[in-house]
Amino acid sequence: MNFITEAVVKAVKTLYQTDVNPADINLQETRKEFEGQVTLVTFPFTKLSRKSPEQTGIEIGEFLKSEVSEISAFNVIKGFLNISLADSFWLNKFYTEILPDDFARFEPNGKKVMVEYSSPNTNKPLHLGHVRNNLLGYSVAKILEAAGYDVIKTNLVNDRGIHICKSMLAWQEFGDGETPESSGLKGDHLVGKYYVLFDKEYKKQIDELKAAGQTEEEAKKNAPIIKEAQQMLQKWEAGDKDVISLWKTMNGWVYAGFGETYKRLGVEFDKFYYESNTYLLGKDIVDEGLAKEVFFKKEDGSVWIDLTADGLDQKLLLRSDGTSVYMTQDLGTAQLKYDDFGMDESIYVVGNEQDYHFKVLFLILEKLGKTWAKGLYHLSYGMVDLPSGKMKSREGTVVDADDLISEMETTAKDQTEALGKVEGFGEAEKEELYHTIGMGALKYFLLKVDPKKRLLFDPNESVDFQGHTGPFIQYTHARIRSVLSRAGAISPAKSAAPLFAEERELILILGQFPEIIETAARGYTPAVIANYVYEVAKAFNKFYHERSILQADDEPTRQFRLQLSSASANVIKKGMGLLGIEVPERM
Ligand SMILES: NC(=[NH2+])NCCC[C@H](N)C(=O)O
Repeated sequence: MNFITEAVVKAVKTLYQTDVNPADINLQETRKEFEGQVTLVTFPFTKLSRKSPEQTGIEIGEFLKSEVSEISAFNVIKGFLNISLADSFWLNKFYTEILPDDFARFEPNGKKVMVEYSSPNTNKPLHLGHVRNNLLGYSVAKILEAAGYDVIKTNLVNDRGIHICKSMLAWQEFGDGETPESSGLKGDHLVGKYYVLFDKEYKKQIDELKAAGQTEEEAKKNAPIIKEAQQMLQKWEAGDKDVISLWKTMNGWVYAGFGETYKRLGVEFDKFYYESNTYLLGKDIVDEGLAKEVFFKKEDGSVWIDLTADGLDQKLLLRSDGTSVYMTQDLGTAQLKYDDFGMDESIYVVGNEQDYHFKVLFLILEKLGKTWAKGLYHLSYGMVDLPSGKMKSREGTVVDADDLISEMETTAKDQTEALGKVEGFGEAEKEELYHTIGMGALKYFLLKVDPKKRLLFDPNESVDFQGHTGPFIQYTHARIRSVLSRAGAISPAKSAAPLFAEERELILILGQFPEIIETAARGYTPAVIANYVYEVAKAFNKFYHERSILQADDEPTRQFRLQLSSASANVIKKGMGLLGIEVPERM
């Protein structure tokens, strides 16, 4: 609302002979209970006018009304000057900004950003925590792309280490040659099954050793099966052919399984990093840190950094036996990513149990003098739970991602059928619709809140067609499309019809979309988009219930309402797309 700011500057200059800085002029959206669309807070000007806020508001309002043709009326309530903009303003905004195809389309801003998300370990299937992670990461990537960034979506797969050796060993011992084909299990589930079997056997051996008099700690170290797993890891590191071959086979099963889950979730990646390629990288950084005297060596040869002056502690970077730790690998990977892409910003979507890790990681890189370290950001998120009793996973503890997706499809199906929707759909089309609704419900529910919040996910509530949910918004979109499909061609002619309040409100909200994208991109916050799209859906429904579209009084009005409906559908579709949510054409 630049022109209003300018006019206020002029008003203050004329009325009070004072220059004000445009940045100090506070314009807000008018509160729902008052008439008007834009509100000026007049208190700061009472010092200049030496009049009451009421009087000051009236003086400025009168000046604005006579000066600016787009301002049609004003009122002053408790020192707030509420300004009504003329229909010509709203219509002009609608036809020149909102209706054209390039609305809310940003030019490339020349900035590169990497979003790392998912980053699973290859010893078990994805779970509910990964679901939140994937949805957040994918949505943030889409939002940044929409805001003009060049985005690289990456996945850092932890494909090596003791965890996968555990699955491999258990498979060798108990597997009897079982494969995904022979078992009918998805590859990641098959490998996960052996991870669980390993753990079971390990526990058994620990108990036996404890019964024979060893302490818990001793037993954990001495259990034969864990020793075997460690030997296997050493063989892997030495490049043992058989171990590497089994490792490749089993990781291959896992990737096929993950691939299916990613597809059902609707997420994808531009670049995969594998820890088997990056786990040795950090050692260069260790040398660099020692040379720069940012790190120090202890007597036993281990390498550390002292962060006590920063309120943190001492952090190990290289063990005395020369092996590296998680932090060291992440230092090396951060450097590799930067060398590969030279991005301006790099976002790590990782759960809040790693808050400390990332604080330390970023601080170390800064201390090493990496100029790009200031562009690093940890997008941290909290746990998600399901109401107790809902969907116990087969492994007993965490909710499996594949099961959750299936559960969502079933819930969507049950609720849709109960409402008697989906008439005239073929079987395949129905299945697709249930998937779209189920995933829309899940994604919307997880993305509409602050990621830091711990969340209780309720499948039934998430599908509620009347609630603040994905399906409510999807349904609104389908409703608009159905109106439009019955309307025939929409003319491009511009209407000059007087507007109703609901129409003005809808144009106002639609017009905020570009700003909303920018805000969401700046804060890496899908919730901003989610809540905005809900406002659009509500404003459209209000308009739809108050005004007839297809039966409008005259043709220009009918055309205008169709145009407004079409623009609303486009914004909903694009906004939901930024959350990774599809919107059906009909439902
Ligand atoms: N660059 C990173 N540290 N990314 C996160 C890796 C997460 C790790 N694979 C885990 O499951 O805990």
